[in-house]
Amino acid sequence: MNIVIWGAGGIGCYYGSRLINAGANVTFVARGKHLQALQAHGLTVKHPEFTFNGSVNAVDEATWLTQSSPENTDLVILCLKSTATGDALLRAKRWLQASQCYVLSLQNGVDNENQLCDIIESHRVLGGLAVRIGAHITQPGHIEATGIAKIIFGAWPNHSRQHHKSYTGHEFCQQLKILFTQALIDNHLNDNIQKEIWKKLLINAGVNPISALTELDTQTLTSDNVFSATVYQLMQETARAAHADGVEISSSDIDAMFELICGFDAIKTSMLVDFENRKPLELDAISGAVIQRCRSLNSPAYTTELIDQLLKTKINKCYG
Ligand SMILES: NC(=O)C1=CN([C@@H]2O[C@H](COP(=O)(O)OP(=O)(O)OC[C@H]3O[C@@H](n4cnc5c(N)ncnc54)[C@H](OP(=O)(O)O)[C@@H]3O)[C@@H](O)[C@H]2O)C=CC1
Ligand SMILES: CC(C)(CO)C(=O)C(=O)O
Repeated sequence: MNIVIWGAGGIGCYYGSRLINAGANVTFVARGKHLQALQAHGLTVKHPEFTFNGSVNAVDEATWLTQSSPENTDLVILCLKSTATGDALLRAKRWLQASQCYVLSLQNGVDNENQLCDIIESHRVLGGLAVRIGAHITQPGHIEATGIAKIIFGAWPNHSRQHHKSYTGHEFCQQLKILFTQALIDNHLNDNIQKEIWKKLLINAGVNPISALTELDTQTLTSDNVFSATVYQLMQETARAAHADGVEISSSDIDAMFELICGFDAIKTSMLVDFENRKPLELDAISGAVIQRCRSLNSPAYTTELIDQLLKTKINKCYG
């Protein structure tokens, strides 16, 4: 299978290297010093149960979009930060429309797949999640990853044919499941991926902004009475927001996700890592998605709005 990893950072390089080991032909789209290192010295990935060290095919985005043939690509895996999705899709629109490839997002946030559906046929859009993984670039060309590193994925609901499954997407997902399994990627093909993505947002909206604000890891947050009650409230607001997308999250779903995050190891969230690295935070994709939808339902998400505002104030103070 010919696969493009679009945004070869922590997530993209970890899963991309696993796919190379299973025989896939992988192209990494990267930039800056990391791209230079990939081209000059190859990719090194370290995970407690997996190591990769070898040369890889790495290009910049302009080279990918101008010099590769859209017809020869089977799958693009979108691993950019959600903050980058909108502009990136505009740059790649012509290439994506000339291709018949499937596009799988492994990003956090609930709007990436909808943005993809604005550009390509929805049956080519696959929803996905990188779960129980922490993966980061430690130096150009080097990735460190931890966790079970599971992928949950599935065909995106095809709203234009509401009562039919998008069969081509489903068939491709079956092939992908075989490849993920060969690549020793723990995976789950899910029939209701939109709900799974919302359930992950419960966790991300529950802990990411408050961890970036307090600079505390997930375990410290959830073992503090006040912070954990706030996390639970943020999750309840996220479940309310899901209703605006026609996704129903029950109180037992909320409790299950809350228990899950309470049982996590002490994880430094990706938003805290981005804050420390002075990178753009996925705040609009995470808290913003909740705030907007709750406002549209005339039921404001006051706690999410407060944490979002406090964090934006902190960023302005720290970085101007
Ligand atoms: N990291 C993790 O452990 C987890 C991450 N996720 C989610 O997965 C997604 C990816 O996260 P992560 O891997 O951490 O992100 P990274 O920032 O590590 O990776 C994205 C990479 O894409 C590069 N990039 C951005 N724009 C372009 C471009 N135009 N052309 C080429 N390369 C580009 C970035 O370069 P540059 O650095 O120069 O911007 C960066 O190297 C996010 O939505 C995140 O929330 C989910 C679960 C866990
Ligand atoms: C690891 C986890 C679940 C913590 O919120 C995450 O997705 C992130 O850091 O973005």
